[in-house]
Amino acid sequence: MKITIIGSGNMGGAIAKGLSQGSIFQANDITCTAQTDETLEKMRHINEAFNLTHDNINAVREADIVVIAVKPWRVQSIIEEIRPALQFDKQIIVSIAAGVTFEQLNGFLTKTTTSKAHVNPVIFRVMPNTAIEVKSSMTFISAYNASQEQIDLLISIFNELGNAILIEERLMEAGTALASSGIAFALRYIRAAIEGGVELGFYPKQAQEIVVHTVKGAIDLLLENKSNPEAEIDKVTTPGGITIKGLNEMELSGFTSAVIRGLKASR
Ligand SMILES: NC(=O)C1=CN([C@@H]2O[C@H](COP(=O)(O)OP(=O)(O)OC[C@H]3O[C@@H](n4cnc5c(N)ncnc54)[C@H](O)[C@@H]3O)[C@@H](O)[C@H]2O)C=CC1
Ligand SMILES: O=C(O)[C@@H]1CCC=N1
Repeated sequence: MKITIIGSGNMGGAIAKGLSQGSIFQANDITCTAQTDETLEKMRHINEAFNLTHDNINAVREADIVVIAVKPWRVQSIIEEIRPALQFDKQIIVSIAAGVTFEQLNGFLTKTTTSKAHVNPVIFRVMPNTAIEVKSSMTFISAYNASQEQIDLLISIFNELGNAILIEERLMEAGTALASSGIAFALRYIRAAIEGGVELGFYPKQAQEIVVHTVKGAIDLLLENKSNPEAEIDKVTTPGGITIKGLNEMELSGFTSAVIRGLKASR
């Protein structure tokens, strides 16, 4: 099976890297395109066996799966460029562009009345986060006009790059806020805690190590115990103790509502 990734930036490059280390594709099954020589060179350093090109049209000809990984405002022009070479009866089109809907994608793909007009394209929206670089992405997948076999294939591909779940398109914006933007929110908590740790007397490097391992411990507890965060918090908060004082002070400063407001603003 062959896959072509149009746009080898942060996400496209990370997807190619992760897939080349997985079990479904060999590096030479993966074609990556980019605008600049520097980006192609970066990809060559990741794996010499990648097929690398500036030519988007030729890159999609032999592909079973075409991943569009350019910025959202470039999606339409990329689709218009590659459309003459696409074969809707054989290929799966994947867009990772945030906020670009199936309706828009289908419109861009089927705009002209060519011989393919009678075949509906199989389209997936896939929403990873930057942890895809280390194969630890929370990834959402929505399907349009796809068979169960194609859905299973996409889930297995992105499960190799972390944790993938199928959702209805109506939840895609919420999922993007919660996980794709959400990784930035989690990192901002970590940064804030490091700054607090420095104020409490640790050197920044030490503070970072402490906070990262503390957050990892919290995640391990939730994953291993399959518990609710509040149940784990209850184990920490000694009545009249110091933890509840800290939590209540954070809430007085709007911690929970700041997180919820941020998530809602990110949709
Ligand atoms: N960065 C993130 O955390 C996430 C991004 N996304 C989506 O992923 C998409 C890509 O985002 P990033 O990787 O962050 O952007 P990026 O800017 O790092 O990557 C885009 C790449 O596309 C290349 N490109 C532009 N025009 C091209 C063309 N005509 N032909 C070939 N390559 C071309 C650019 O040179 C660049 O390398 C966006 O649509 C974004 O909404 C989705 C989830 C998370
Ligand atoms: O900020 C953004 O628009 C993109 C989509 C999700 C993460 N980054």
